[in-house]
Amino acid sequence: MEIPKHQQKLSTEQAAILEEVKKGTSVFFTGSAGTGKSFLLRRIIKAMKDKYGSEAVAVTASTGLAATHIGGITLNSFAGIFTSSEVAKKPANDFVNTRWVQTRALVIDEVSMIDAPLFDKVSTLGSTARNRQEPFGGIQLIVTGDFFQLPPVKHDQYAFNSKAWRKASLRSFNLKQVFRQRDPEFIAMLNDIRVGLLTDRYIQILSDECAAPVAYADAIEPTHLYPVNRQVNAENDQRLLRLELPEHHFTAHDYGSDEVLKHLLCPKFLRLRKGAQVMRVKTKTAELVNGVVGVVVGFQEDLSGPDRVLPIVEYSLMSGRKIVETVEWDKWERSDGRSTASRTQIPLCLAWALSIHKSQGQTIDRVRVDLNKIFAPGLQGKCQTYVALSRATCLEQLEVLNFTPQKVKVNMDVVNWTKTLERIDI
Ligand SMILES: Nc1ncnc2c1ncn2[C@@H]1O[C@H](COP(=O)(O)OP(=O)(O)OP(=O)(O)O)[C@@H](O)[C@H]1O
Repeated sequence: MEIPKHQQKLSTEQAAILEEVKKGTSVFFTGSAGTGKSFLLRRIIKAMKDKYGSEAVAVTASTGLAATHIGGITLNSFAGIFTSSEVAKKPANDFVNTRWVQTRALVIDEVSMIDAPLFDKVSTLGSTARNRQEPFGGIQLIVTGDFFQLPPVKHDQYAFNSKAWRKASLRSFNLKQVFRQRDPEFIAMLNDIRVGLLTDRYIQILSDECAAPVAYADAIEPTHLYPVNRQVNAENDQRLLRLELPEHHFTAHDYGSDEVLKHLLCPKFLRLRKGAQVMRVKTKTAELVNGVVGVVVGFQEDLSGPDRVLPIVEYSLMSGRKIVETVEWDKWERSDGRSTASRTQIPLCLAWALSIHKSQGQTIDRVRVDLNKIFAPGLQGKCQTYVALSRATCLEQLEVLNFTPQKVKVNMDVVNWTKTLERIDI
């Protein structure tokens, strides 16, 4: 039986970082995919809230999706930056200002996607609001992410190149122990691909051994990871239509601005049929976590609900255990500092396919990665191969399509900066 996540122990290196944070040190901790950055971050957030009180701990991430994984908001929203062109030097309104003053610890997750101008801008706003010269107005910073994963959306101006980063003197830690994968050969291959190293053996694994479809005994197919959203939507729509069974529609009850809600993985309109492959998009219990994949096995009458039925889903956990759940309506609340918005919806999305972008941060049990369009215009192609491959837990559960050695690329800015990074390896 799988140990529930909240009962799993921190490793020695994770525990050492937690202790440092508890002392009040500003830290940056990194590590390759699956080293437990998010796992540790959740424990740090809890410890910080116990220490300072919930109101004094600002939990933020670079993107709305990353923020939903840790129950936070985007860094922009926290800082009160509402348009990309905004050059404000002081907080937008009293609410944002008060929040800056109340905050004692600021958590920033998935920092690789934050660009240097934004990092500087937020720091300046913090200094102004708190009337202190130090970066971010002297707040304790807890920053995490992996710069070898997705870069800033707009351009390659990484946060580590910002003035605020240099001045903040973050104590840097590098997590080494990988938890997501167990096979030492797979771990070594991922660690090398992360920094752009490709051997003949890796090429053989990715182009030959992983070219075969993943074998499985139950009804849960590998989730297909694509670089382009259009590919994802097309596959999910086609697969749903192929199920020649009645369709049920679930329309979200939204309150507030669409802009605030657009990052939720949970769709505004959800179409389901019996047999649909779905992903739970909100954690409910230690086992029914955000990201667990299952199949709709039926619908239960619910005369009191707006759609008069509720989906019944059978999930297959990594331990091999199956859980059947009648999925009930759930609610998300989001605030961008100016307004609050909420969505009430069935916490599921179709999951035959997912974008590589949305898969960042997830562990996916069975994966089929299609690298065909990773360099499509507008995509941050260089690190997509690493992000996609590192979602898998083992080579046996990974199928790779369209691999060529040219698909492994790395940003030299990150390689060079990493060499200069003074960090404590525990
Ligand atoms: N100390 C631990 N004990 C047991 N399992 C752990 C531990 N730390 C992390 N894990 C597990 O390892 C997996 C990967 O962890 P997590 O998602 O936190 O890694 P990550 O570094 O944030 O990865 P990514 O960079 O891909 O987002 C998760 O299933 C998590 O529960």
